[in-house]
Order: sequence, then C-alpha cells, then structure tokens
Amino acid sequence: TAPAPAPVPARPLPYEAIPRSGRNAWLNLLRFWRSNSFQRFHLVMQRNFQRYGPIYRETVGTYNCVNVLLPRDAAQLFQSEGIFPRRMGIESWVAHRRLRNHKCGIFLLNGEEWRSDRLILNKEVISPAGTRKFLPFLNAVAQDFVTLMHRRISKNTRRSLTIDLYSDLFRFTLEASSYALYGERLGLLEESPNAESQRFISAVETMLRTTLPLLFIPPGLMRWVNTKLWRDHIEAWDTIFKHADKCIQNIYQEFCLGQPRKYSGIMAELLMQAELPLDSIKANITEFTAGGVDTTAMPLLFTLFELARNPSVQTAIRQEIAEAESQGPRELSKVLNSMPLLKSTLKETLRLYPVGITVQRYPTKDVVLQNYCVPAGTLCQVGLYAMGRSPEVFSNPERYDPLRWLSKEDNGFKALAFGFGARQCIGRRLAETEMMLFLMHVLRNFRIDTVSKADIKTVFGFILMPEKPPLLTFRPID
Ligand code: HEC
Ligand SMILES: C[C@@H](NS(C)(=O)=O)c1cncc(N2C(=O)c3ccc(Cl)cc3C2(C)C)c1
Repeated sequence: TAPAPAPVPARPLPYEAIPRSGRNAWLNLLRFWRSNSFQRFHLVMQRNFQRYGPIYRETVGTYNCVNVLLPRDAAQLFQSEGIFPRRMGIESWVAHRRLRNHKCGIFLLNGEEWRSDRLILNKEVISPAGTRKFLPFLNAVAQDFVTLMHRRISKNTRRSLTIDLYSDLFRFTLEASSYALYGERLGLLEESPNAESQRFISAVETMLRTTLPLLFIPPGLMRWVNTKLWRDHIEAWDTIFKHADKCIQNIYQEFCLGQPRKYSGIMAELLMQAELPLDSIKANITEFTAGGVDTTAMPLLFTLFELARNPSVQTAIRQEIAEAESQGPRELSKVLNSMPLLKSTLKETLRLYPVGITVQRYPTKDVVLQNYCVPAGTLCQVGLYAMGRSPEVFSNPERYDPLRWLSKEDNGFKALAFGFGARQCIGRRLAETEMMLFLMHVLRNFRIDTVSKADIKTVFGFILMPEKPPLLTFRPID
C-alpha cells in the first residue's frame, strides 16, 4: 500500500481567530483597576492560559498583546526579533526623564541608540572579562553579610537568629551592586547604615510600586487621573537620581584627579574608556544602581525559603560547596563554575519566582505562533510565571527540584528568567554572581530553617515579590 501522504501543515489560522480574554478593552481596564488585578497579573495570565490554551489575546485599555507560554513559541519570537529587539516602553519613566531633561538608559532606548550604548556597556557589565574584574568586590560584600549575621547571633543567648531578612537583603544587594559599579562601600552592612542610602532603597520600592498602575494608563492621562500617584512617582525618581548623582560625582572627582591604577568598578572603566559620553554613562549607571536592588534581593529570599523547606537540597548544596573549597584556593570564577547544583538552584528559584514575569517582543516580520498568523509589529509576550508552572513544560512543576536542570533533557528556551538574545538582561552576570557568592558564604556558615513551610503568596509590583516575607532561622555551623 502507498505510504501515507506527508501531513500537509495546516494553513495558519487568521490573527482574528486567536482566543481572546474578555471582550471590551475598557471594561477590562475598569475591572482590572477596581479589583486591583495588576498585583495578580501573573496569576490572571496563568488562569487565562488554563482557560484559553497556549495562546490568547488580551486587550486592557490601549494595551493589546498576544500571550504565549511554550518554549517553541518563545523561540519563534527570538527568531523574529531583528537586530533592534523591542519591549513595551514605560511611558511614566520616559516622561520623568523628559521632565528633568535626563538621557535614557538602555532599558528605555530603542533602535540604533539602544544598540550603540548596549554594545559598549556589554564589555564592562556582562562579558566574562568584565565579570571577573568585579567578582572579588561582590565576594567581599557577601563575606561581610556573613560577619553581620554572626555578630547579631553572638548577641543572642540562643545560638540562632529568626529574622525577616527583607530589609537586610536590600542592603546587601545595594551594597554589592554599588561596590561593583562605583568601587566604593556604602557601609550598609555596618551596625548603623546611613540614612541617605536607606532613603534610596525605599525610593526604589516606591518607584516600582507606583509604576504598576501607571503602566496601563495612556501617558497624557496619567497626570490628571491620580495626581498623588504621579507626584509620588516623580518624587521617588528624583530621590533615585539624586543618590546616583552623588555616587557618580564622587568617582568623577577622583577620576579627574588622576586615573586609578587598579580596577575600581564598572563606572571608572567606562569613564576611562571614554567611548560613552558622561550623560549616557550617568543614565545607564543610574538604571543599574536602581535595577540592581530589588531584582536580586527577591530571588535570594525565595531561594533561602525553598532551601529551608527542602533540607535535603540544602544539604546537597552544602556538600557541593565543601567539595569546591576542598580543591584548594583557585580563582573565584573557577570555584563558581565548579558548583553546577548551586547554579541550578538559582534557575529553579527563577522558574517558580521569575522576577520579570514576562519577556516581551514586537516581531519585525509576520510570525506563526500555535498555527495562528501574528502580523509584524504586534506586541507579544511569553508568560514566564505560567511557563514555569506549566505541567506541559516542566514535570511535577510544583516540586522545587534543582536537579531537573542537570538532566540531559532538552531545556532549550525553558530558562528565560533573564530574557533572550542581544536584548537579554545586561545585569545577568552581576546578579548571578552576586547571588551565587551570597549563597555560597551563607550556606557554608549557617543552616537555614523556616517557621512556616506553607507556599509563599506572590504579588506583582513591577517585580515579582512575596505578599508577606517569610521568617527564616539562621543556625551557625561550627
Ligand atoms: C545591574 C543591573 C541589573 C540587574 C542586577 C538585573 N537586571 Fe535585568 N535588566 C537590566 C537592564 C538594564 C535591562 C534592559 C536591557 C536592555 O534593554 O538592553 C534588563 C532587562 C531584563 C529583562 C528583559 C530581557 C529581554 O530579553 O527583554 C529581564 C527578563 C530581566 N532583566 C531579568 C532580571 C532578573 C531575573 C534579574 C535578577 C535575578 C535581573 N534582571 C537583574 C539590568 C539589571
Ligand atoms: C523586574 C524586571 N522587569 S522586566 C525588565 O523584566 O520587565 C527587571 C529586570 N531587570 C532590571 C529591572 N530594572 C529595574 O528594576 C529598574 C529600576 C529602576 C531603573 Cl532606572 C531601571 C530598572 C531596570 C529596568 C534595570 C527590572
């Protein structure tokens, strides 16, 4: 009998046929606004995927977007992103820059402007050579964090400390990223951290929190709809820029007095290279300063919690750290590269708790997603939170199991927490290194326990965060 004819690929269905969530865009916005669904945006997306399948269209106000969650559709978006990949802009941020006559950093730039800044910044911020230079700075801060915890515990009659680590983690990530960026210690891990830096940390939190409701309002409207929200947003931005400007001034003075002989951070390298004008360096360094706090603190909190409620994983990592140390003193980057389980633990945390809950792109050519034709220029986004918890993508998705990343299974386009391609997170290496060094030193010195083993509820406040920070117990390991 003749072989069965090859299956003819079904002609892609038209764009209009893509399942849609909710009919009326403005009704959706109202519903969202009233029920404050912005904070549960990641859960709304997850429910929509369960209801409509692996692709659906969403219109909330002026925002129209095609949502996908399968790795192969993420790969399709990567294939069609072009050489100037683009995400949805953040009007309220751009509006502040215009109001204060500041340049934008690469997060807000697009096209040729984005690409020329990005290629210059890559060399100091994300390249292996750049990472090796700032790695020792991050290590020093991670060690100081352990010293701080020992000091606190020694004050206790009990040989343990049960604490809400939230604010300490922000101090750690700001101290570490500022040291890598400016080559200068803020002293946040001392007994009495200085008030100005505390103000900066809370300004970043206020800015992120007020960004959320402003995301969905057309730019012109936002000033009138809710003046308090807008005023708080601008005030927080001004505090952020004032702090970054002070740090930049300090290093700029020193730089003018004579070029530092040894490496003294990313900012100094950019000044010496003189490939970027000073106002572009300032705009980007400000983004990195503010973008390096909450984004890295949250995954550390989630990791410590998961290791506390998965003690066997915690023990296995401690074993891996001991083995890495037993191979004698080596360059730190080599030590980190010999801890695959620790690196997979970060991937596992970011699978269940992705800091950025989506990756967005505007395809530059028509693309077929789930056999639907999506025209070029349509905003598309990969639902990272939903992907990370989808049984179609990960077996036993609710299980915290870092070993899943070490199996020979094809994990292509499944670890997207830092995005993909030329426009992926430029802070990726800084964040990964900072988190690995922190966990290496903390796990080598303390056993982590948690009071409650119940799942942490998450809220979306421009970044994914815990609704209530978990209480963690630190017990020194003699
Ligand atoms: C030091 C700064 C810094 C840190 C730390 C940082 N980011 Fe980013 N991230 C950026 C910047 C800047 C961009 C925009 C890059 C661009 O548009 O070229 C970005 C973009 C992203 C994107 C979008 C990528 C894409 O393909 O569109 C994701 C996702 C992301 N970051 C995730 C993370 C996660 C997860 C962490 C921490 C665990 C993190 N970031 C920490 C600076 C940082
Ligand atoms: C959470 C995630 N959102 S995303 C990029 O995936 O949509 C994200 C990932 N990496 C970095 C950030 N940043 C911040 O937090 C932030 C604050 C203030 C400024 Cl001036 C600049 C930033 C950036 C965009 C760097 C945010």
